[in-house]
Amino acid sequence: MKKEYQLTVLPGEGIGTEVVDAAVLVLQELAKIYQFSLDINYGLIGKSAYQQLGNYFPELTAKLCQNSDGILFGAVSQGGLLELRKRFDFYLNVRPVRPLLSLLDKSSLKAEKLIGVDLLFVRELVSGIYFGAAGRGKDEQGDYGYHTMKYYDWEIKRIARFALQKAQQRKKLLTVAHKQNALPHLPWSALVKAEAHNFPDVKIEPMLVDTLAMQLVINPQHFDVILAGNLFGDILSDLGGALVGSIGLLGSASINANGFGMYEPVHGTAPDLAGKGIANPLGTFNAVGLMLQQWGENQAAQKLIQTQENLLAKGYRTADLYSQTESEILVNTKTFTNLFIQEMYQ
Ligand SMILES: NC(=O)c1ccc[n+]([C@@H]2O[C@H](COP(=O)([O-])OP(=O)(O)OC[C@H]3O[C@@H](n4cnc5c(N)ncnc54)[C@H](O)[C@@H]3O)[C@@H](O)[C@H]2O)c1
Ligand SMILES: CC(C)[C@H](C(=O)O)[C@@H](O)C(=O)O
Ligand SMILES: [Mg+2]
Repeated sequence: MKKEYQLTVLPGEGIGTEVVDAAVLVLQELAKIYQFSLDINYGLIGKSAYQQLGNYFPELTAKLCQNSDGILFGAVSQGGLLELRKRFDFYLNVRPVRPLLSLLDKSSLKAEKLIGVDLLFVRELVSGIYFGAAGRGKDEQGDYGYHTMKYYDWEIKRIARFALQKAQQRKKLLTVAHKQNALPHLPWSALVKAEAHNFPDVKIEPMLVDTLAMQLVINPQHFDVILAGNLFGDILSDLGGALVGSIGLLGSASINANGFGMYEPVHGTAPDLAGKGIANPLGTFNAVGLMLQQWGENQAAQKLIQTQENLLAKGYRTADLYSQTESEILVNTKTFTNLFIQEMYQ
């Protein structure tokens, strides 16, 4: 029987709308090739939602999401995103980082440091300092502001179990980002170890987050799965963008305990590019790939990975990856997307 998926699309703003338009075209083509059908509904979030409905994350949008099999999200500059993540308890955030062979020269690192790099950032997404008690106040020393980083042990343990499972399916190394020298009441490594009894073959490597940032640049080949809290995971995963050559390449999946998820590029609205039609859509294609995997459409997901390798090998580049060499052909988002679709049929 032909499968039908209900998809909620929230383009947001800035280049979010441009890369999501491109990704929907590719997804519709994949649906034809792999014979599944899509019922796509668009919703408002962020600035446009505020302008039209007076709320950054309107209830209408929440209902649309709730009745779907997945959410494809672009980017917003302010408001809406954290509420959306919290509303559906999307606590598991995965951000894979794998340099592509044709783009080894685009990295900030030498190619020999990148061969074989295959990282999976697992980021806690609905707690920590993003959601702790916060505010502004005034006392005898002056005006002040505060955001507090609070984690329940169970919040750390539930993401730890997921990260352990992922590591077990991969190279069996789990690096745990922590900052216990300054934040001793958040014992990430001890809590992860407490969950490790079912994963005896996984090596747990606790690492202070500042050292980890340095080691990711010095020796990225060392790492496999990297577990981090909300704030540290945000910062470290952008570093992943520098490793592969552009933040525009990375996709991200945020999943809840029921397997329901939202899928988005790691980058933001890129105000410097917005409206020019030149953004790299591959991060959003990769987000779609993560959605297809979650839906069990593994052949379609594989097609996305293979097609980008093939197209990049032919020299096609969006501006973020173009270095004016003879072997490269500069194309805008629309042309890149059309070529991508043609390449899927090769
Ligand atoms: N998930 C999200 O919605 C999300 C994520 C990150 C940032 N933001 C928001 O986006 C706004 C801009 O933030 P920023 O500039 O720090 O980060 P950004 O990710 O938007 O851009 C950082 C740099 O990367 C480049 N870049 C990003 N995506 C690209 C793509 N697809 N192709 C080519 N180049 C790309 C941009 O041109 C810019 O130079 C802020 O308001 C921020 O809050 C939103
Ligand atoms: C826009 C911002 C709040 C968001 C985050 O920090 O989670 C973004 O940087 C991300 O990486 O998804
Ligand atoms: Mg970020």
